Amino acid sequence: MFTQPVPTLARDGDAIVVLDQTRLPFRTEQRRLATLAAVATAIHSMEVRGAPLIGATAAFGVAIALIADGSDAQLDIALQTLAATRPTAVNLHWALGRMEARLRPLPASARLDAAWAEAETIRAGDAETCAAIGAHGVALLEAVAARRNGPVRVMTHCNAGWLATCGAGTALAPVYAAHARGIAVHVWVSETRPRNQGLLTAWELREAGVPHSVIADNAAGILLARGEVDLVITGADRVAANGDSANKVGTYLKALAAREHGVPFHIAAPLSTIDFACPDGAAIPIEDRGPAEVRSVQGVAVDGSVQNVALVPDTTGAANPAFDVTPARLITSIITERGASPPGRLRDLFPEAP
Ligand SMILES: CSC[C@@H](O)[C@@H](O)C(=O)COP(=O)(O)O
Repeated sequence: MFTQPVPTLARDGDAIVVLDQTRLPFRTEQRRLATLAAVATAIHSMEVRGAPLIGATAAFGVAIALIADGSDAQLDIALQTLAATRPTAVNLHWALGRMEARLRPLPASARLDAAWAEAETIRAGDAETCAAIGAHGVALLEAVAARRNGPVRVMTHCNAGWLATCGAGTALAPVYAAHARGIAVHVWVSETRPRNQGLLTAWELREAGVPHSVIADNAAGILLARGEVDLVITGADRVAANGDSANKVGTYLKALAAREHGVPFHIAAPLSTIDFACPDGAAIPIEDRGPAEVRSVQGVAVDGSVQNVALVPDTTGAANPAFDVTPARLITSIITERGASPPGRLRDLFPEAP
């Protein structure tokens, strides 16, 4: 099983310790979160980010909230507060739904212990899920390695690596599995403006010794056109019943260019990201994070401090849809913990899912 170099989420007594991802890749700083408000703020501000990690962290947030008391009113406050933090990643609602189903039938006095236990089950389960996605997805890279000399050239977008989960990641799990098997891999990492989560991916890959190149988001098309990409793998934040998949904004453009140039485009996502109640991509809520993130960029100044630098005056108009939807017709397969499936056949893999 993949061991995270720094745990993204761990219990620490009556609190949790998380990696502050707003400081990465410049600083590796952990934060201790001991109140419901602190957990909710960490998710909303993206100190904790990535769909599976958001879900597991929210589950622990419910437990922390119940330290005060295990009443119905307190449980309702916890569920409502956490559900309001981010709209697109359905893992958040999946995890909160699991917590409510486990806790609501219990007497108030029994809820706290059960909440810690259920949150830990969700955290550990996510690590196992990532491992299974890696084990299934690595076959795609092995197939490429068998037919060409040189490294398998994977393109990804945003960060769907270990930082986004409690395990090896989703889109990067097959990459790590291939690397562990001695398959040469090179990853094209798009920077993913405005929040630059691609730089988190580059940081992860560098730490793991996986060769990679950061590219400007706009460079993906020329690399696909030149035949320099064997396959694209991204994560997802919500997959609709028909296979339409919401992921970080910019994913859709890669899928379009991949289709134009005959390059397979795969989504790696666990059941906790699949929303069978959502018929298609048009029903997926898309987070709008406001203009400030587009008007600035974060980096390290010459004095070594991490700083936000304005790119335009704060009166310049800007728009910031944080996700887009890739239609199922552009997706070659969705790699899940139960194997890879054409996007329209997901139900066959999870017949029991609600
Ligand atoms: C494994 S999470 C899905 C990712 O591919 C990606 O969209 C993502 O990291 C989520 O975005 P974020 O806004 O950083 O929480």
